[in-house]
Amino acid sequence: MASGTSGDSGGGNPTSNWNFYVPFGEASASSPPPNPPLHHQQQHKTEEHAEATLPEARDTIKATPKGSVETDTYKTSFREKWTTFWSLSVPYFRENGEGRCLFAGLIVLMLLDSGVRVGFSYLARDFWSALGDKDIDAFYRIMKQFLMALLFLAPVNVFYRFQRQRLAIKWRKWMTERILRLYFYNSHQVYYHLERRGTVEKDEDVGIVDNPDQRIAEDVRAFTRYSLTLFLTIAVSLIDLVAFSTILYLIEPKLFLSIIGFATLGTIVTVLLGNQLVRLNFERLQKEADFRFSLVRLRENAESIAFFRGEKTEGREISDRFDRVVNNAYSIIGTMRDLEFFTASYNYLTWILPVVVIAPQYMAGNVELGVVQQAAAAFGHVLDDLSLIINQFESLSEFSASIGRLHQFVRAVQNADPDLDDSAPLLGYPPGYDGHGSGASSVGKDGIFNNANPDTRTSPLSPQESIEKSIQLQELPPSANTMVASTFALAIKNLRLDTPHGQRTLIHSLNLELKWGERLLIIGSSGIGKSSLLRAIAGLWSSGTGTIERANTVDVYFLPQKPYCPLGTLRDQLLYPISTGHSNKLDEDDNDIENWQATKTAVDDQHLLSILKDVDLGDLASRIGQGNELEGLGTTLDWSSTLSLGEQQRLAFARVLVHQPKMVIVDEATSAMDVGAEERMYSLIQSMTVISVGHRPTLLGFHTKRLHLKKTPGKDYCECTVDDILSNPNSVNNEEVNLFFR
Ligand SMILES: Nc1ncnc2c1ncn2[C@@H]1O[C@H](COP(=O)(O)OP(=O)(O)OP(=O)(O)O)[C@@H](O)[C@H]1O
Repeated sequence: MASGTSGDSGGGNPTSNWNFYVPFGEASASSPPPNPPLHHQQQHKTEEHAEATLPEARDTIKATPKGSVETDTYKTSFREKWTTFWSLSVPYFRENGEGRCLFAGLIVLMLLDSGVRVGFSYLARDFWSALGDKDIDAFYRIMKQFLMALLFLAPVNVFYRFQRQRLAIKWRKWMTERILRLYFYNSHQVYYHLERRGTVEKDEDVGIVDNPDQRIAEDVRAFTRYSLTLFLTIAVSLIDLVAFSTILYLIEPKLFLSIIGFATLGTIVTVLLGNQLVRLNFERLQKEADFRFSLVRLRENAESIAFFRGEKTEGREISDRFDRVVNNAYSIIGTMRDLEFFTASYNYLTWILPVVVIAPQYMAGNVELGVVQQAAAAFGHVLDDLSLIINQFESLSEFSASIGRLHQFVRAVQNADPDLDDSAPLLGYPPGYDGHGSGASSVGKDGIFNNANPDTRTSPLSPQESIEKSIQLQELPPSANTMVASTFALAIKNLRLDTPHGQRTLIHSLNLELKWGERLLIIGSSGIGKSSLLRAIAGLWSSGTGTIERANTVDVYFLPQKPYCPLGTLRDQLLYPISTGHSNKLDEDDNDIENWQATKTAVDDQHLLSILKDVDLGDLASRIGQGNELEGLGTTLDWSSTLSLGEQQRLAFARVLVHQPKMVIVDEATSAMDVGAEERMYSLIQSMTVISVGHRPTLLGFHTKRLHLKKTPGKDYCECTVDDILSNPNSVNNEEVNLFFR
C-alpha cells in the first residue's frame, strides 16, 4: 500500500517499521512495531480493504438463473477498463458543483498531508542524528519541534480522511440516484424489460445481467469509495515519488537506481502471478449474490416449500450454491498464497537493502546515523510508490471486477431504454428527459403519447423499421371521457401480438372497440395470450404490429393476477402507488405524481376505513391495531404473508375504490375469492370501464362485451371473436362453459 493511502499518511513499507517516520503514520500507530513487514502492509490493506472491498449484499432480489451463462466482462483490456472508469466517474464531477468543490478541497488537504510527511522525514533525520551524537540539547529541541508539528499534522490528517469519506458518500448518493432514475424512473419501465431479458435470454451486447440489486447497492458503493482511494493513492504516490526520490538521489544516486530496478521486477512478477484474481473476484460477487438469493427465496416461499416438503431439495440447491462460494474462496486464497510467497520475500528484502547500500558510507564516517535513517525511510516511501500494483493487487482486482459489473449493468439499462442509443454517454439522461420522471417518450402534436418499442431496443432495425415492427400505443389525454363523451376508452386496430422477442405470434388481426362505461371480458384457454394482451394494452409488451389507443395511464388502474402488497402500512396498501409518510427524493419533483396526487380528492382515514368495509375487510384495521382502527391503518406488516390470497385480492379492489380510475384492467384478480365475494367486488366497479380476464362463467354477468381467443387449427396464433353479451344474453354455449371450468 502506498504511503499516501495506507491510512493515508503512514508509510506502508517495512523499512518504515524501524525508523522514526512510522509512529506519525495514523495507521501505523496501531500496528506493533516488531511486526514483520508483510503484516504491516496487510494491516493497511485490511483497513483499506474494509472500505474498498465489496461487502455482502443484503436481501438480494434477483440472481442468476440456474445454469445461466457466466459473463466475461472481466476480460476487457486495461484501456477499456480505464475508459469505462472515466465515463462512469466524470459525469458526477461535470454535473455537480458541490462535488467539484469537495474534490478541490480534498486535493488541497492531500497536498498539505504530503508536505507534512516530507517535513517529518527531515525531523526524523535530525532526531536520529542527535541520538547518534548523544546531543541532549538537540534531542529536546527536535522533540519540541515534533510536538508543535503534531498540532498541525493531526487536524490535516483527520480532515483529509473525513473529506474523502464525505465526498465518497455524496458521490455514491448521486450515482445511485442517477442509476435508479435510469432504471425505474422514466416512462419506459426499464427495470421490467431488463428483468425479463436478464432471466429469459442473454442480451447480445451485455450478457446476462445478474443481481441488479447487488450492482446498485454494492457495486456503486465500492466504485465511488474505491475510485477516490485509488485516485488519491496514485496522486500521493506521485508526489511522494518526486519528493522522496529527490531526497534519495541527493543522498546516494546508486540507491535510487537500484530501487527502480527492484520495483519494476516486483511489479512484473506480481502481475504475472496474480492476474487470475480479477476473474476470481468477479465470480465471487456473482456467487455470493446467488447464494444469498437462494436463502431469500427460501424465506419468501417458506410456506409453499413446507407444504411440498421440499426442504431437502432446497437445502441441496442452497448448499450447492454455497459450495460454489467456498470453491471460489479457495481459488482466491490459493492465488493469494502464491502471490504472497513472492510479496512476503520481496518485502523482507526491502528491510535491509537500503541500509546495506548506505552502510559502507556510514562506517567510513562520511554520513551520520540520521542520514542512514532518512535514506531507509525515503527508500521505503519510493518503493511503496513504485510498488503500487504489488501492494494493491488484490484490491485492484476487486475494483476492476466492480467496474466491470457496474459497466455491464449501466449498459444493459441503456440498451433497455428506447430513448438512449449506443452512443449515449454512460449515466447520461435520454435527450429531453429532465431527470424528474417526465419521460422522453415522444408526445405527439395531439397530446397523444407514443410508446417506442422496448422489445426491439437491441434489434438491428433502423428506428423507422422498429416503429413499423412494434405496436403503437397511443394514450388519450387525461380524463378524456369527460371531455369527449363519444371517445372510445379502448380501440385496438389490426393488432398482431408477438412474445417479447418475436419468437411466437399469440394474437393476429384483432380489432376491438370499447366505449366508456362498457365492460369487456376476455376468455380463452390457459396460455393462449389473455394476460399478454393486457400487457400490450398496459404498454409493457410491444412486439408486433398495429395500434392500441386507450385511456391515459392516469385514468387506468391495473389489478394483476398475483396481488402485490408493497412494503409499508395498511394505509400505504390502500394508496399505492401514491407514497405516503416517507419523503422520497426521487419523486420530490415528479410532475406526474404531483399532478396525479393533486387531482385526487383528499383521502382521509375515515374514507379509507369505509372502503375497507366495502370490500369486506371492515375488521382488518381494528384487528391489527388492537381495537384502534386508526392505529391499524398506520401499522406496518409483511402483508403478503399476513393476509390470505383472497384478502389481498380484496385489498387490491379497495385500492381501485380509493383511486377511482376511469378504467380498470382486471387479470383474474378474483380467482382466490368465493363467487359471492367476486360478485360484490365487481358490483363496486360497475360504474367504471372494465377489461377483465377470467375463467369463471359467473363473470359474464358483470360484463357487456366478450372477446374470445380461440386456438386456430393449424396455426400458432389464435382466432379472435368479439361479441356483445347484452344483446346476446344466452350466448354462453356448452363449449364456453367447458372452457370456463377447464
Ligand atoms: N416473457 C415471455 N417470453 C416469451 N413467452 C412468454 C413470456 N411470457 C409469457 N409467454 C408465453 O406466452 C403465452 C401466453 O401467455 P399468457 O400469460 O398471456 O397466457 P394466458 O392466456 O393469460 O394464460 P393463463 O390463463 O394461464 O393465465 C404462454 O405460452 C406463455 O408461455
